[in-house]
Amino acid sequence: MSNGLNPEQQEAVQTLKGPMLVLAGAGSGKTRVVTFRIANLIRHGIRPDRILAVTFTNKAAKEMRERIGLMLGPRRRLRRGEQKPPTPVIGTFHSNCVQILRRHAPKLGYPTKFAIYDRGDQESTAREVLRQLRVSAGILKPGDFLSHVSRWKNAGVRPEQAGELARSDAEHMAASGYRRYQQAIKLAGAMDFDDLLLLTEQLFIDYPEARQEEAGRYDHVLVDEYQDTNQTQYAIIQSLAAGHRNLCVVGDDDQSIYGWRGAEVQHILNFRNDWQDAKVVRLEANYRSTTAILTLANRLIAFNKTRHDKVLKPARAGGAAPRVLQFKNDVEEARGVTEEIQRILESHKREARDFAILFRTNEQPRVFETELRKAQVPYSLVGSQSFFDRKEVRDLLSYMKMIDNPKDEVALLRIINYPQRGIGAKTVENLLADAVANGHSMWETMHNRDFVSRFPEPAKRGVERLQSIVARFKARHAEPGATLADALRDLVYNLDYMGAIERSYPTPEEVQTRQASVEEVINAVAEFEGEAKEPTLSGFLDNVALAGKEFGSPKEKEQQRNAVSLMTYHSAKGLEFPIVYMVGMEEGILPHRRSLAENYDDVEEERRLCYVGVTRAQDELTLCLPLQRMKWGKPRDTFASRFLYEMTGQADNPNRNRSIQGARKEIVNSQRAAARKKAKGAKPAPKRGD
Ligand SMILES: Nc1ncnc2c1ncn2[C@@H]1O[C@H](COP(=O)(O)OP(=O)(O)OP(=O)(O)O)[C@@H](O)[C@H]1O
Ligand SMILES: [Mg+2]
Repeated sequence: MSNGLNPEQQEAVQTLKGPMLVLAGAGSGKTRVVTFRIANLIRHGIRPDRILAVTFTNKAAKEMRERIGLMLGPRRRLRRGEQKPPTPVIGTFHSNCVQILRRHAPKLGYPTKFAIYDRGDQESTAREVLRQLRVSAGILKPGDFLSHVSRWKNAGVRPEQAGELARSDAEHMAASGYRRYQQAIKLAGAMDFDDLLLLTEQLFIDYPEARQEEAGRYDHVLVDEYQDTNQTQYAIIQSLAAGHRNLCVVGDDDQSIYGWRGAEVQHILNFRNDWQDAKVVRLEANYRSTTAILTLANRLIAFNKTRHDKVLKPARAGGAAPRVLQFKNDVEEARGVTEEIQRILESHKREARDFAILFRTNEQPRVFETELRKAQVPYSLVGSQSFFDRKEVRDLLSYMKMIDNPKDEVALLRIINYPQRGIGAKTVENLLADAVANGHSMWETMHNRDFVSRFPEPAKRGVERLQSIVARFKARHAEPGATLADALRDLVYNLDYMGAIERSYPTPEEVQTRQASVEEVINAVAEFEGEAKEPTLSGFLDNVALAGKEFGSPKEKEQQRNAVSLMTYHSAKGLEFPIVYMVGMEEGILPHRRSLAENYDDVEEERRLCYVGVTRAQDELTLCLPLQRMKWGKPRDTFASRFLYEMTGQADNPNRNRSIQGARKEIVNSQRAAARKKAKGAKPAPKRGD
């Protein structure tokens, strides 16, 4: 073994041409192969910017970029006027599609500066569409409506076809809403996340010359987490790689966890059919986890019937036996885990960043947040939208969005009268009605002097005021030497936004926190400008939209650098942590109740999720089971997850189905027995409620 690669990895890294598949289990170094291979290609003279790598998250992309940077040696400081040296293009499917669509959007009837709608924007649009159709939230919630739409989009179902496929009343309603929704966002010059992929696919089908142009940018394409590509992503990759055929994909069929979103594990299993001369590399050694942890992982995944048989062989011997801890209820679970982390932190043997608490549903982290905050343990809730949920952040982004793309009605409506400028609800209604009647955007309508002159005086002044604020932002931004952050700072000043905050909130503390958020937005812009190749307003907004849940202010990012990670199994994919807690190991949570209601395949996907969780752990793994959980304000008994029995080798336990209470004791007893046998003198774990 040289330079930290085993012979199979070496082979994959040193293959410089042709199609290749690396199919291997968790922690076997697949991502490492992708990273090393990119560095190796560059060392062999391939121009960095002719290499495209697709990762599953922005975080993974960032890590890969940093790793490659380190491997290729320190960057020289640029001389004045010197261009940044080319770097490989590393990003998610979505960020790649944005780049492509920015170059070709007009072909598809969208403005070059199309907006990207995040979840909040989508929900506003959905609410409006459902309101127009007079569908109450009792019949179809905006969130459920969007799920239907997303499912149709991912299955390639167009609005006109959706009606035929609809079965229930709610689906019929969603189908008619789908068409309006699509019209509304297109009119707003916006795309949602699904559109980014679908429109790229469509572009490639309808415009072969655009496809050629885009494919011609690269000589090498590499894809990580290939098992989770859906039909559209698959088609995009085929288009980009068909010419040069230098396509390297890596993945693990046992970690396919996006079936619910249309991912098809068949793409990885059939890779050889599409690329017949593909080299296939298998990696078997797991470098991440201890033997004890891998034993659990191997036992668990063997219960899945539809899979390719493979076993992870530990490269790291021994390790502490994973524990199963039971707690009286979910609050005690959060408290127990927090106390244990706090104790370990106080011993200075580990740092906060060494810990991850993994969960299945978005309701679970709330109690953990409360406990961690109380204990003053730094944590970061990965995937939470906390930064965006703040009103101030959304407001300022809306200003930037409507300046960038004046058609973006969701953004315009949000700030049209905030801070207050005399544009009341009636005026907004008139503007909207006229815009719809004349097929104009609202912003265009606001520039129709005849129309606006009929408004009452305060409204007229308000409209003019907003126009001049936008004009001043643009002028300021266009000044030589002025940064985007400068323009934004001026905007905040011209809006008297800080004053508006003072007038809106009663306590000084609240005013202060909210004003601090404003500063954080400006800081985020400044940080972006320092890092980006092309620090434009559109670029910043793309970055925000794509980073989505991962986006934070510089201050938050700093805090998160050394914090306990709280995250779902879905967002933990590809990551690793020395100490992992999997919490809420109960039926209905993992496996999730939705998967139990439907069919068998879904339980297999839940098992893969559990497998992803187990294989994140490097040194220590703890599985937690609260014996009760609050539901609708009442404590309810839980049932231990079937996966607990499977992992601990008790799947055939006769008590398991007869008495859940007995089964629980089994787990506790077997764990106690193991603890007694080991009796290593380590402090006993907090055990409550047994
Ligand atoms: N040959 C090797 N020698 C030493 N350590 C290695 C080797 N290969 C990989 N590792 C380490 O093992 C860990 C897992 O590697 P990596 O994340 O690339 O695995 P993976 O197959 O991508 O996992 P996952 O399926 O979870 O995405 C990392 O810490 C990596 O640095
Ligand atoms: Mg990986």
